[in-house]
Amino acid sequence: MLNLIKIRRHLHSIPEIGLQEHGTQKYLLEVIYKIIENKPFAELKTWQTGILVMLHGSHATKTIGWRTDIDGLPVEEQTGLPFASKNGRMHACGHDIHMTTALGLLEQLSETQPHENLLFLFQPAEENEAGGKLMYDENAFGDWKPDEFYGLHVRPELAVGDIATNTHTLFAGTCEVELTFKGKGGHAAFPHEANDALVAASYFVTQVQTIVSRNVDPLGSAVVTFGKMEAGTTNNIIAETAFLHGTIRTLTQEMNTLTQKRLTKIAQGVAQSFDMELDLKLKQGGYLPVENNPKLASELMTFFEDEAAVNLIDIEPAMTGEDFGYLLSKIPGVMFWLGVDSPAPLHSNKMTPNEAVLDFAVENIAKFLKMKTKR
Ligand SMILES: CC(=O)N[C@@H](CCC[C@H](N)C(=O)O)C(=O)O
Repeated sequence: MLNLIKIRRHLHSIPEIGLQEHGTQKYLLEVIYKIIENKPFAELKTWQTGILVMLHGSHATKTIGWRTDIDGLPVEEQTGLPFASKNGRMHACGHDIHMTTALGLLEQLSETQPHENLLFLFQPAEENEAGGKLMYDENAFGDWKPDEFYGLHVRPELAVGDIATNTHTLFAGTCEVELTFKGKGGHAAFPHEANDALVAASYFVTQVQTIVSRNVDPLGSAVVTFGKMEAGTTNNIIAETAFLHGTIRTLTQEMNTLTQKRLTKIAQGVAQSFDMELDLKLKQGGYLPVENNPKLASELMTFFEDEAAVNLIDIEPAMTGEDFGYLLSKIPGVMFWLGVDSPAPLHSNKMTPNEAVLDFAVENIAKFLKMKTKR
């Protein structure tokens, strides 16, 4: 039997950024090869830092997919745990728990040959480069493309034992925004001879707030957040450039498109009114809204509702993003939240999931996947 806690702690200590997960891939491969050795129905292939493991079914009529993401975040860990990461990266989004759960499921589900095909996807770059979209668009699945796809995400505020999802939209679609205003630097005492990019960026940040208050249907929802602004060098020099980095989040793609259009118009308008150059990049990539398939989600919810150990919650959508949204736009499936009872939230440098979730997740999700693959 795998020692799940030992595996999780090792994965936790070696986080890597999307598409650079070489050490993570090497370790995952070591564990996976041990699980599938002497199992002629198991086959493995890699795509960049991703891994696909197929358990070929004995009487396969379809392929069920289970997806985990494997990348970490550029966060300096502050948990003080003995196995904390020391490399300036952190599994602050719980992908160490996701990967360990997938390994536990692979171990259980490969004990005997399934009836249907069962594909395990260890996907890189969920946080930055939409690895799911890259893999799909580059045909990494080949003839292993699932007919149904399932996956989970940890949720700190929910307790171990909670599984939460719904039959419609679970996560928002996101769009990353990078924007630079370029004016003319100069002496603080001679503003009329310069063109202050910091002032233009400030007007932009204020005006862009009107998208949510004046363009978005009050019964719909959108978020426009700028988490980073960089301008100028010191108090008595007028800033030549101002850089802003932000994110748009919406529950429908139509709203995302509308928000992107309005943001572009406002940025162009501010640049024109201040006589500045504008460099605007909008990157949505694979971060489409995560739309659960109603029929499959209803089946999964009924299944977990009947499991005594599971507290099934029918939950509202959240404004978090996930590139699983792209895969679910191509293949019907379901994503759900898994409660991990962490005092600190997702992306925090103190995110500390309760490891008791590993046994709970493997035991209960294995039952679901066994039902789906008809043993
Ligand atoms: C679950 C989670 O936290 N996902 C990330 C996804 C990143 C999306 C993209 N890089 C962006 O910032 O728009 C999130 O931030 O929600």
